[in-house]
Amino acid sequence: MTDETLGGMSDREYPLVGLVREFGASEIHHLVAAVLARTVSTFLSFADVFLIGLGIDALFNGREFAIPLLPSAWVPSEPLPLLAFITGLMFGLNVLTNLTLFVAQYGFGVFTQRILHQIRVAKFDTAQRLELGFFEENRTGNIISVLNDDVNELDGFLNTVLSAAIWISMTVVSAFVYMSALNWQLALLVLASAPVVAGVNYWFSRRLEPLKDEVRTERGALNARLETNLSGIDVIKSFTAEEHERKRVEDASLDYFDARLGSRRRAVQQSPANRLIMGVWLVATLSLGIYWIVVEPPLFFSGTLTAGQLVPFLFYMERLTLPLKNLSGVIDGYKSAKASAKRIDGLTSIDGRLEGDSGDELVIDGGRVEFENVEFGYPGTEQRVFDGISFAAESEETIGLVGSTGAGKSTLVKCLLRFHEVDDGRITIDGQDVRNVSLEDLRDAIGYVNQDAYLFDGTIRDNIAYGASDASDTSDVPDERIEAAAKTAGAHRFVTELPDGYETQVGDRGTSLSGGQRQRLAIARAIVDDPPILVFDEATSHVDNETELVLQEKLDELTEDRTTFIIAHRLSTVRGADEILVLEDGSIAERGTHERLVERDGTYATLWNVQVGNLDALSSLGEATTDD
Ligand SMILES: Nc1ncnc2c1ncn2[C@@H]1O[C@H](COP(=O)(O)OP(=O)(O)OP(=O)(O)O)[C@@H](O)[C@H]1O
Repeated sequence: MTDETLGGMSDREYPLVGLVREFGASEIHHLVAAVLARTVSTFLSFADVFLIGLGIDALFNGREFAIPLLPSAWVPSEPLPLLAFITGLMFGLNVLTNLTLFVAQYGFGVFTQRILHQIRVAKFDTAQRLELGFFEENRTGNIISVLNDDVNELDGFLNTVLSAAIWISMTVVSAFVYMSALNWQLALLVLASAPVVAGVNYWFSRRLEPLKDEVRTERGALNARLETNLSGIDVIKSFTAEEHERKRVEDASLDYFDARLGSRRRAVQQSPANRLIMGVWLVATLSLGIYWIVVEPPLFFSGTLTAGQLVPFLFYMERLTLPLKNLSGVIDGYKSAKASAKRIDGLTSIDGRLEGDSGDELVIDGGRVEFENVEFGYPGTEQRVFDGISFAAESEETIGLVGSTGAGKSTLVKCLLRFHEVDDGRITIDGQDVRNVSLEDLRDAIGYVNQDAYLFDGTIRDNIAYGASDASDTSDVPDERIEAAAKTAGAHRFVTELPDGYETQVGDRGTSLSGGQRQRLAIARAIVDDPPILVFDEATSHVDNETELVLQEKLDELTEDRTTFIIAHRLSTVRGADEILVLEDGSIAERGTHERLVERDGTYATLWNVQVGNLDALSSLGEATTDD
């Protein structure tokens, strides 16, 4: 899967309806109230012209002022009291119309914000439960775009477009009800325009949908480009690549611009087309109506038509053009929201990519880890990282993993953590296949420090306490526990030397700290939970030799009674390991203790000699690692 196809993967036929049904079920009473209020408000807003028409005929043509449900005894017969009565009626209607409008808009607002809040949180939760591979294949900016832009697009739809859609439908229905009450024959004539209007709008809507999908995809790609660039701003500056990056952002922005303009061009054609149709119908009705009043009923029409009927009738027709003008906006908004809903829904419709949370309890009995004939290749790649790798880390043993760049060291521990599922073979902890145990148990049992030593924005204390799986809130973790972990990780001293100590804010991703300081905090975070298995992936690569020596002593103590995997390029880090595995081309090329491997005089011995300064060894290493 590529960035561009992150969205649009929903397997639901109606993703927008699906989302609203899934998340709006508990809020449906707000929607029902809002729809009802909007319906009443729109219907009432049409009554004023009807009253004016009745008033004209009553005052000037001597016809009876009669309204359904209104007792005739209430209606004054004298002109001036009748005028005052009509004015009072219209004022009352106006108040009621605006009151119901307020209820409708407030109801839509509550419904929308509640449903969006639920979608945002639920989809973020879903996204973070997707397997790691998904994040490796999709740019973060694109995923953020789905969780932010696309959710906000729904905001616009639910808040305004949905309300406008109801207003449009009700305007059309109300206009026809009032028009039929005035003259049903003319109303039928107006109704005859419906298939033409529907046909034209269907044509536009079909052409708009793919354009909207494209807009959403391009917006995601643009966001991803912006996010990636700002994350790597130091690299951009160091390579003075600002001009190159400006061009790349410009290209992404141009793609978005083209997509947006293409969809806008189509959308803005729709409104004039609708108005043109209604304009023709209005002129035709006006001509026929005047002929009817002045001469006789034209064509197949019969009966009488008064000016007091024709004027409000034409007024309603004119009002019909207003929703038709807005129809294009509603269809435009609906298509945008549908494109967004597809992308939001697509996050959960990624077959087999959601990490399952079921599984047996993991029972630790010593923490023996065994890889049995493990085969693995990254999805979508030809290359096999492991072709049947087997070894065991006996309980409380320390295993060193070394090998050239790209040999598969990190992948091996990621398979143990089940960031990736193995293709064949199995990995067990104390005899239990990691695929059969609960993910939470598995990951709680393993203290993992990766190469990035990523820290969250917050205090040092919070970052260390983050590793305490038994605490629901970082503030619940006792200070002593945090300090003990920091001491073991060699972090306590530098932390206490900071003006705010453990309360120091580390900045976004820990930017206010050095690489070595970040690594020590990441180690403290991994061990605060006292896990039975430890995995250090280049966890001390940024610490200086002296600090590493100090750290090593503490870590030796720490790793003494737990199974530990240490990945390191600096071989002194794994020197004391019970067994060192040298990975090469997806298999274990050499294994043994440091002393035995040096004695063996193979790849490990060469690497070791190079690191202790024997540059002659470089030539044989070069033969082994230079690309053909
Ligand atoms: N997400 C991924 N998708 C596809 N291939 C990947 C992915 N991650 C790693 N690889 C490939 O898998 C192989 C093993 O990578 P891995 O990161 O495990 O190596 P490593 O031994 O840890 O390297 P290093 O010492 O540089 O960290 C490499 O060829 C790498 O290109």
